[in-house]
Amino acid sequence: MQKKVIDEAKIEEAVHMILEAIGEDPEREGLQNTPKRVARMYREIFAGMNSNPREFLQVSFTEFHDELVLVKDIPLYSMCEHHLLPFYGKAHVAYIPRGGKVVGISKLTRVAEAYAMRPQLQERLTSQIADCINDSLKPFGVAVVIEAEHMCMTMRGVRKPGALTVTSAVRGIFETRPETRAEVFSLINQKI
Ligand SMILES: Nc1nc2c(ncn2[C@@H]2O[C@H](COP(=O)(O)OP(=O)(O)OP(=O)(O)O)[C@@H](O)[C@H]2O)c(=O)[nH]1
Ligand SMILES: [Zn+2]
Repeated sequence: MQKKVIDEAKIEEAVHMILEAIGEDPEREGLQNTPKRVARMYREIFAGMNSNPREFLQVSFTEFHDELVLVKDIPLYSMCEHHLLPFYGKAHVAYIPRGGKVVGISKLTRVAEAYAMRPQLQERLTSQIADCINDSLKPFGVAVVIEAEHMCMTMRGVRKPGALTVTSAVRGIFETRPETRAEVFSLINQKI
């Protein structure tokens, strides 16, 4: 995969212009380093631009567990691509391994994070995680649920703090067998 270079100098220039455009003085003491800081911050929060999440799933081990694996309540931060404001919440990632192809559970959270650290839509983020696991591991099924609050609906626009958007993407047996889907959704909702 070709690396996409994050051009910090360009971000600095753009932030300087935004500060001017809102009527601020970018040279005043408190703002002098702001363009640099924002550029560094964007490099950090958009680190997913430079990752290939499929690579995290290359390392699998053979463990004959062909039943549900669910990692739930994974904290997730992303940036809404419409407003470049954060949306954040929890992801729940489940799969049923096939043929003993099992991955380290941390890899599932790495996949979710890599897709989250890009300008995103919650629906696309949810499907990308599901498709990545489905294509790489060819499991019996994958289910991904994300619940998130969007700052663009909280601090501006409709101003509805607390509104949670829930998205799901199911593949394989979770799509074809309602009982299996119901089981995973109930485990996700269950407070342990
Ligand atoms: N489906 C979806 N919509 C999103 C997501 N993040 C933000 N949005 C919505 O994207 C829409 C953009 O709508 P526009 O009318 O172009 O922008 P806007 O005038 O700023 O919209 P308002 O937020 O309603 O003020 C808004 O309804 C947002 O709530 C997301 O992850 N998925
Ligand atoms: Zn938004």
